[in-house]
Amino acid sequence: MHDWLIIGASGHARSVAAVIRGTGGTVAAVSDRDPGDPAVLGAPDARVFTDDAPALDHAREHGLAITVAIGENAVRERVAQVILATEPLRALAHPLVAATATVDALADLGPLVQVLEHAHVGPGAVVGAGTIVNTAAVIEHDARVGDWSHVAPGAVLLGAAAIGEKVFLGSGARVLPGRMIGPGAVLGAGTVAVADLEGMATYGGVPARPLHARKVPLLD
Ligand SMILES: CC(=O)SCCNC(=O)CCNC(=O)[C@H](O)C(C)(C)COP(=O)(O)OP(=O)(O)OC[C@H]1O[C@@H](n2cnc3c(N)ncnc32)[C@H](O)[C@@H]1OP(=O)(O)O
Repeated sequence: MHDWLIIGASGHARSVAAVIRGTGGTVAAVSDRDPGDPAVLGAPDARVFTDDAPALDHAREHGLAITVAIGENAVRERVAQVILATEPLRALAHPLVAATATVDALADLGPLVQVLEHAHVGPGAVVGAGTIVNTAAVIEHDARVGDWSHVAPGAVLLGAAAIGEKVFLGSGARVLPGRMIGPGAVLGAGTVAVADLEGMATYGGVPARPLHARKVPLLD
């Protein structure tokens, strides 16, 4: 249980704030260029910042745990690198684990990881820095998730599957056991990866095939 600074105040921040409240913690501060009313985060008394630098100073002064609630992988990484590069801040970059999530004692979560409600991370799984394991997502035993990825609600990495850094696994997507997905890949909602897939491309369907998607995945 901690008092937290949330960086970002969009829809994902609402889920993150709910996770914090569910653990008995408090949202003590929020930082966003357009923060809105912190009451929508269930935290009407939170200190509000419109610039991350003073917000991070505030976190350091008050010993607040820090989490970055930005869904877009590349943007989340950019913001978070400042935290991880500064030793006193890095110490505050705790993983955030929902009260209803299960994270096995033999799993390894990097700094700034978020594991949302009803998600599961199994034994031997490794989840890299800043990754979002969203609501009811499953990272099975011995699976590996690269830094700054996003495993969307209900997506599943089966046993010993692996995804590279900044991968987006859309809602309900599945990666079959032992399969590997390259960095920067986007798997659309409901996609099933039955074979290894190269990075920096968008896939959809069952089995997964490249899509002619408008959005080009961004690695940085
Ligand atoms: C808490 C939260 O809400 S977290 C948010 C979680 N969000 C998600 O899971 C959303 C995942 N996003 C998707 O599935 C998107 O459709 C993407 C990223 C795969 C593609 O998005 P866009 O680049 O906008 O592609 P667009 O909608 O133009 O579709 C391109 C083509 O791919 C097809 N397509 C789009 N999504 C999928 C999909 N999931 N599976 C199969 N085909 C798809 C479209 O039908 C279209 O086909 P066409 O060229 O034959 O007409």
